[in-house]
Amino acid sequence: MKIAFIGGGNMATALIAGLANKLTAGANIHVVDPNAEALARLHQQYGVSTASATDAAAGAADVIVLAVKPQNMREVAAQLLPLLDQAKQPLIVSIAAGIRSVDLARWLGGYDAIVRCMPNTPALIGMGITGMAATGGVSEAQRKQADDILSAVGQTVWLDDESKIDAVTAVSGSGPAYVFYFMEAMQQAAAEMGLSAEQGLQLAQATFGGAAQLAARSTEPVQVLRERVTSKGGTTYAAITSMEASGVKAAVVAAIKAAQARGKELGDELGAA
Ligand SMILES: NC(=O)C1=CN([C@@H]2O[C@H](COP(=O)(O)OP(=O)(O)OC[C@H]3O[C@@H](n4cnc5c(N)ncnc54)[C@H](O)[C@@H]3O)[C@@H](O)[C@H]2O)C=CC1
Ligand SMILES: O=C(O)[C@@H]1CCC=N1
Repeated sequence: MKIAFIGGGNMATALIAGLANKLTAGANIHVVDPNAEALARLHQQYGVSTASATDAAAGAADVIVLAVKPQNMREVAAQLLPLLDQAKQPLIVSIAAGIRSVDLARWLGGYDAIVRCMPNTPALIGMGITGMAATGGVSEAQRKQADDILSAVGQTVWLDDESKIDAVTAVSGSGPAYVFYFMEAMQQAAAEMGLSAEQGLQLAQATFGGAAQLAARSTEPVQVLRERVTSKGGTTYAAITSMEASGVKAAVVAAIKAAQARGKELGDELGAA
């Protein structure tokens, strides 16, 4: 399978790292990006071919992954349209937050073999999770191609309704940032209580990793796992009571809904163009 990436930034790098030499040889991956440094790094690390602007090799790939910022998607579609191999009907995979397939299809002259995805950065180490939705023009074989690509870097979740991608974006697309934010807070508290930065980081990392694995391997709800740590009148009880008094859970729910709203807003703003 030949895969082209338009955009070779953070997320494309995470996907290429997971894919190259596993699902397909690095030589079967073509990356387009105006940033020469990013291209040189990707070529050196994974043996991918590169181009500074969208070219015929990109347009004739089996799968074309659009991995530019949402604000650049329209311009990228315009650059791609004359180079798209219409006889071959490549599958377009978009990972841009907010951008709806219907708008992308319009920018691509009515082309509708599009899978809209929302991966996350743990794809870099094969531990990503991606929400996916297909348009009507996607064949079963192409659905499988998209699933194979994203499954190479973690789990996939197919959605029956594309609009749910904004919720996936808010929960797991942006989610790694929430985890890192919480780890920063744990590290800050550790430092303020006299532990070294390294110790704080080690404690936070091992706690997140251990708790996440415990939850993944348990059949019990996470609430029960939390209650099992929380002895009445004990230390965890003091911490959770403090968090509840500060409205931490409500604030997290509101924050995730703000991310979802921003995804919708991006779709409205950029799709209107
Ligand atoms: N970073 C993340 O955690 C996630 C990002 N996304 C989505 O992935 C997309 C890319 O995000 P990042 O990789 O974080 O951004 P980034 O800024 O690291 O990468 C974007 C790349 O696109 C390149 N580019 C700009 N215009 C171009 C053009 N006309 N042709 C080819 N390349 C062009 C830039 O030089 C840059 O290297 C966004 O749409 C974002 O919503 C999706 C899931 C997670
Ligand atoms: O923050 C963003 O807009 C992108 C989408 C999900 C993660 N990063």
